[in-house]
Amino acid sequence: MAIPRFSYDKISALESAGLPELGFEIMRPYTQDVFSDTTLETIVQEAFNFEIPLVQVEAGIFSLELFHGPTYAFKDVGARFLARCLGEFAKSESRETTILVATSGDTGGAVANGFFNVEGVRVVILYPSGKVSDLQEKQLTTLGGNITALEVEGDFDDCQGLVKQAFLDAELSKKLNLTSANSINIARWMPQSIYYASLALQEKNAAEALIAVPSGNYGNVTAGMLAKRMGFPLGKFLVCSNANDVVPRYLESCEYEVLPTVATYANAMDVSNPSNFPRMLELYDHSFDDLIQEVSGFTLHDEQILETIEQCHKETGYLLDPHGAIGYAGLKKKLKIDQKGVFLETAHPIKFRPVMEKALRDKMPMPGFAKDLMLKQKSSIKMSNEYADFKNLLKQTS
Ligand SMILES: Cc1ncc(COP(=O)(O)O)c(C=O)c1O
Ligand SMILES: N[C@@H](CCOP(=O)(O)O)C(=O)O
Repeated sequence: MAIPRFSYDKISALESAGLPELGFEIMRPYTQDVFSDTTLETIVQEAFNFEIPLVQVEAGIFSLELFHGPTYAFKDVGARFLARCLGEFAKSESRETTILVATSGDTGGAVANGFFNVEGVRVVILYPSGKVSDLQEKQLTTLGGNITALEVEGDFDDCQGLVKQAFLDAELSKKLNLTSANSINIARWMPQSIYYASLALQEKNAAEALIAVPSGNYGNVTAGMLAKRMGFPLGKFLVCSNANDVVPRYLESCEYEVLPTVATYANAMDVSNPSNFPRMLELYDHSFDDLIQEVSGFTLHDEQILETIEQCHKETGYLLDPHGAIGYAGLKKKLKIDQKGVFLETAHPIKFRPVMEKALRDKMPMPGFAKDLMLKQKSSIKMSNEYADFKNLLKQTS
């Protein structure tokens, strides 16, 4: 289907819409063949029941705070929408659905939370052992019930590779009713365009602003590109990466060279071959020239992540998480005089407490929710990064 385009009048009429109403209008063109308006209304009311405020950090720089959902990261938006869609489908399915999801930190927690106890759905989360934060790990591994966590000897790209291979495996697909909760599933990815629409409505000059998006698997920024294609007035995108900077390098050179994944302080962005790179090219009709008119790149390494967190906190009082810090630093470097900038603050800093304490050279108090979570018992199954092991485990546990 073609991307629906909202008129200026339609967008103006949404000016005072809350997140659920905005979600309804944006998702309706894509879902109207499968859900009645009443069903979609219930889904968006339940899914988008938290705020996404735009907060001023300093003169000309704003933070779109995406961490006010139940798992304290932006992944709640898509995961909660998808969970309710699949919950609807499961009502008329005779077979159990198995969701496979690879995570570098935040998708897994959001999906576990969104799908916990959803009837007819089993979730299998693959995460790289030792490469997610303690709090992220607890979010993935402590629910039990219909959620299973596989702790993989490898990196996120290994996890994502295993999941993709399973989808191509005819025997497994026949045996298990497989689906994905990563951004390759458009019902997980598309709702992420809602907060970009919300940004366009909250900030009058969003069309001229530079929008800095901390990026790893590139679902986030491509959802922004989708919102822009739907007609929402949004400025140019700055894709902000840690040392795993395959896309910023591509934007400089037109060469896509995948290098081994490097572990960084912004661990959720430790992705060396992002799933959404082809989607990004497709959204610009595979024209490199068109792409670089609208999108530029920025890379920040670990030491500068720490410096940015410390400096921003000292100068403005605002606490950046290690991912948001890369977006903020990108704006500081790339904003033109008098240009506004918005960075996406993609997770709550407490999810990365050891990094924050290193940066701030001080203890960070733990909010109650984090204390409670850290007391819970982890339960995971250790696994190699070999496909045969993964397949066996899936068959055994189904
Ligand atoms: C906190 C945080 N920031 C940024 C990203 C990168 O987002 P994306 O993978 O959509 O590019 C992630 C990964 O989901 C994340 O968890
Ligand atoms: N950074 C992500 C990686 C998976 O991205 P997705 O958008 O494809 O789910 C994470 O936190 O797991």
